[in-house]
Amino acid sequence: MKKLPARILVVDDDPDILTAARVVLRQTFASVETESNPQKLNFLLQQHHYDVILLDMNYSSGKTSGNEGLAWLKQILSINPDQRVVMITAYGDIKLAVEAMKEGAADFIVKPWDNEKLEATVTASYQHAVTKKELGHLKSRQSQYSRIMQAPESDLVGRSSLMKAVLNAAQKVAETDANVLLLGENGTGKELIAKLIHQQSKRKDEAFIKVDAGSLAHSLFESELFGYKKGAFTDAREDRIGRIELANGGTLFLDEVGNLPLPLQAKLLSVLQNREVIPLGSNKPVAVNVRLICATNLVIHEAVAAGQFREDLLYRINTVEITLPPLRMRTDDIPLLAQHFLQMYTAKYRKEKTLGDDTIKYLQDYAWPGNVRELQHAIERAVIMSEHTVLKKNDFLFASRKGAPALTAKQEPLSLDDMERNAIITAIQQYQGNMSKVARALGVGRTTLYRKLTKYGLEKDIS
Ligand SMILES: Nc1ncnc2c1ncn2[C@@H]1O[C@H](COP(=O)(O)OP(=O)(O)OP(=O)(O)O)[C@@H](O)[C@H]1O
Repeated sequence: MKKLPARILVVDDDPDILTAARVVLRQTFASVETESNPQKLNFLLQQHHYDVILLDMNYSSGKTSGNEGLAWLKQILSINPDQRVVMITAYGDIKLAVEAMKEGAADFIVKPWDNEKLEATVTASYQHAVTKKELGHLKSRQSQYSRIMQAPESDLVGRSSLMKAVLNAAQKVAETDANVLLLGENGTGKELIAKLIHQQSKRKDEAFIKVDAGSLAHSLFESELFGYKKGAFTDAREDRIGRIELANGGTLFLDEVGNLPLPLQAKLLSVLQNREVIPLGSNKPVAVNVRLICATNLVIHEAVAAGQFREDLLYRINTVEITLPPLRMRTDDIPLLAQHFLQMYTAKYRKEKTLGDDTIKYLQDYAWPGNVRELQHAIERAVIMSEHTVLKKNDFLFASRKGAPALTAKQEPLSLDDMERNAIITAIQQYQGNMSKVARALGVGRTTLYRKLTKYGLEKDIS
């Protein structure tokens, strides 16, 4: 078995304990050092970084008050407040162990120990230290990102009255801790608004953690969200912290919440009600304090009426609802957005390009079923592919797609085949031609989907 890359220090004045600990821990950890004299702790901590320190509570023989152990613990934590320290305590000293935990010890182990328990306790402490370090990196990346987001309002473009109303609502709700539900079609900017709310909230220096309920396999969802304990299932080789816990103190952004299967909706509801998570394979609840922002492209109230989404969960997550309008309803934002993306991609690809007035007008006339994301991709593609300096109508993919007119739903009266064809067209537009997503949404395999595309003469429309 590969050893964990951890450096462990064991401090105890009993040489037999040191030998026993060394033998057991060396099977799991790359480096195990022992020290019988706690007076040397100061020196050792200045020289090295230890992932976990095992510290005996009693030193001068005969004394069992544990005070020496507590004093050494305080000293260690004054040198490094993040140091993981596991106390070694004698049988019957549980009260003392609890006192040590209150002082900041990570855990304790009772002498005489069970070898497996010793290994598991130190491993858990080590994993916790690693996760905390990762979270630290994440937070620092996050705050760098926040700084970029704070920079000139460059990232979020929109001056239409509809977008102003959205920004106004986002700003107001950001100051509170209310749960927010963002509604709107794909690509309308829900994630961008979620980040903006986090960015402007008092949690801005904490983590913003995204979970995509739409793309995560259902079997993985629970372990990702709630975390797990080593051994909770076959692949759980070590403890892992879940995303809800990772977002502790910050914001959890749950995208495509409408796609959560009902059993997971019940679990999420219980997390929100109790403000705690129970990792898989554990029975110890962990208290969490997260601000929840959810998003969905479903008409969620219809999903509730159809019994696909729990009403009680909806009332927990939608303290404030903000609806992002589709791009076709705010065409006055299109020139700004188009220029914004043009600037972004001409800089990225080092090309000189401009947009003619008639081209902008042309972009405003298109319905943009994929909303801002589709506009962004269209501009990127035009910047890369166009041979002209001034981008023209025919530099835009949708304009040259022979399929555009064909991808129109038939109007009533409808035959069963018409309805099936319309359902396929709606899904293709909703998922912007991503055939895997289209097939999943329609509940058919890709082969069946392609057969139906041929049947309805739609295959030529898919690029
Ligand atoms: N107002 C805006 N200004 C600038 N860029 C925007 C704006 N709205 C959306 N975008 C860009 O469009 C793309 C899609 O936005 P975003 O991911 O926030 O949409 P979404 O509604 O969350 O989409 P989905 O429902 O598919 O997850 C992103 O690249 C985003 O940066």
